[in-house]
Amino acid sequence: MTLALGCIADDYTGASDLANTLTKAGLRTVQTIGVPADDLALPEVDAVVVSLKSRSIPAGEAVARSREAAAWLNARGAGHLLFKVCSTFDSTDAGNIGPVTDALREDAGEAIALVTPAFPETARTVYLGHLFVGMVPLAESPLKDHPLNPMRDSNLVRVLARQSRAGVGLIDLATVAQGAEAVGARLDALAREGKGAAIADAVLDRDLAVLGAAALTRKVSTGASGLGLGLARALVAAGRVAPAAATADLGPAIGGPAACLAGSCSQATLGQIARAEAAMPVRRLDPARLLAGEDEAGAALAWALERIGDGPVLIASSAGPEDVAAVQARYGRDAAGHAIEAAMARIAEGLVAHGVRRLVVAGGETSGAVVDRLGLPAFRVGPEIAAGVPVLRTTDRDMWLALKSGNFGGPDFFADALRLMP
Ligand SMILES: Nc1ncnc2c1ncn2[C@@H]1O[C@H](COP(=O)(O)OP(=O)(O)OP(=O)(O)O)[C@@H](O)[C@H]1O
Ligand SMILES: O=C(O)[C@@H](O)C(=O)CO
Repeated sequence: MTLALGCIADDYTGASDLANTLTKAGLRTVQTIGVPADDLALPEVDAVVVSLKSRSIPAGEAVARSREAAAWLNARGAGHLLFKVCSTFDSTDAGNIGPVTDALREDAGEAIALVTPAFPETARTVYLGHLFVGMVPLAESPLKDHPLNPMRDSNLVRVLARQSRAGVGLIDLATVAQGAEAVGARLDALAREGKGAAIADAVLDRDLAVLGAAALTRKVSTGASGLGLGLARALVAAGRVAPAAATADLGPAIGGPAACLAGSCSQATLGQIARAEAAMPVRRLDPARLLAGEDEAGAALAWALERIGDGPVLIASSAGPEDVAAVQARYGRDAAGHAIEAAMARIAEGLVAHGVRRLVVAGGETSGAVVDRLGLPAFRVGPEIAAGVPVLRTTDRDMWLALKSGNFGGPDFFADALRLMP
């Protein structure tokens, strides 16, 4: 297999978002969980998205895992490496977007990497280096209250500079409007100034096509699905990939019981859980009881098992910013997050042991914990449920999954997802 594009995603929902975008753009794509074992049978594809759970781990570990993924992708001839980060640039001053970008760029022998989280389809745009989420700057969006990495600075040149070894420059929209050559020239100029990364503005899909073409002339870039779209279009335009049908036949219906798990505390997910109450039984996990050592996971699993014979159920730990802050103040941010993720993983394991083969998970870290516990090696990409969220089918067994990024999906996401998982 010779890959046109190798991708390393810093979380599992982000990986399925990117795999969805690449598939829609005509690249035959598979999403793997972690760096694949050498004996993992993969279909013939144009792109592999290696999913890591490296967004919120210490920078040194994120660098090491990303390098391992890069080595695997390079060994399969990847023409370009895309480091997929969140479209809301989720990270802290300790990393990991800067350290991983620096490491992949240096390993590839490149002086500078183009970086943009713009993804206009989901209303993430970058102008003069400032990231907008919908109509508001990042720091005024709900991301300011993210449980693990509150985003309180909208200026990504500053944000990335605080976590990078080399300096960070800007490729402004006026330059992007002049086309890929102008962007390339700006990258060269910034590299001569000693910058190691450049945040690129993008407001419309046509800007992404320009950035994709410019990025493809180098070996490494960093961005969200929007840059993935630009790279995919550039690969097709250059004749390096013959576009495939956007939807492949993923096999027969699976049926049986279905369940949804939500650990994301994003505003979108909170709304979707509220809407799901009308469509299915919903059980709220009590983080305080769980963190106090009570068997909340066991109780929630027993609750679910009593009901899944009658239709789908939803178990959610998700809570609003004030409740999250209270739990974190008492138990610590990471300890609370990990304990809740572990509870979700345990519930998922119990559900699957009792026959659930259709599973929807909301939240990147939560999805990572669940998928790891289930030991799923790779997914093929099915139809799109909502922008950035495809249906996935495991390659090694009959199971449907949807891994939803916290902020993605329409109000009825959970019901929408289950409808596409026959
Ligand atoms: N009630 C709660 N109180 C405190 N922390 C919580 C609570 N519920 C969930 N969490 C934790 O918050 C974190 C949510 O992160 P997760 O990545 O799953 O969602 P997200 O960030 O909204 O999604 P994405 O990364 O896809 O945007 C997890 O670590 C989860 O365990
Ligand atoms: O880019 C995004 O917003 C998503 O794919 C994601 O990574 C959320 O975790």
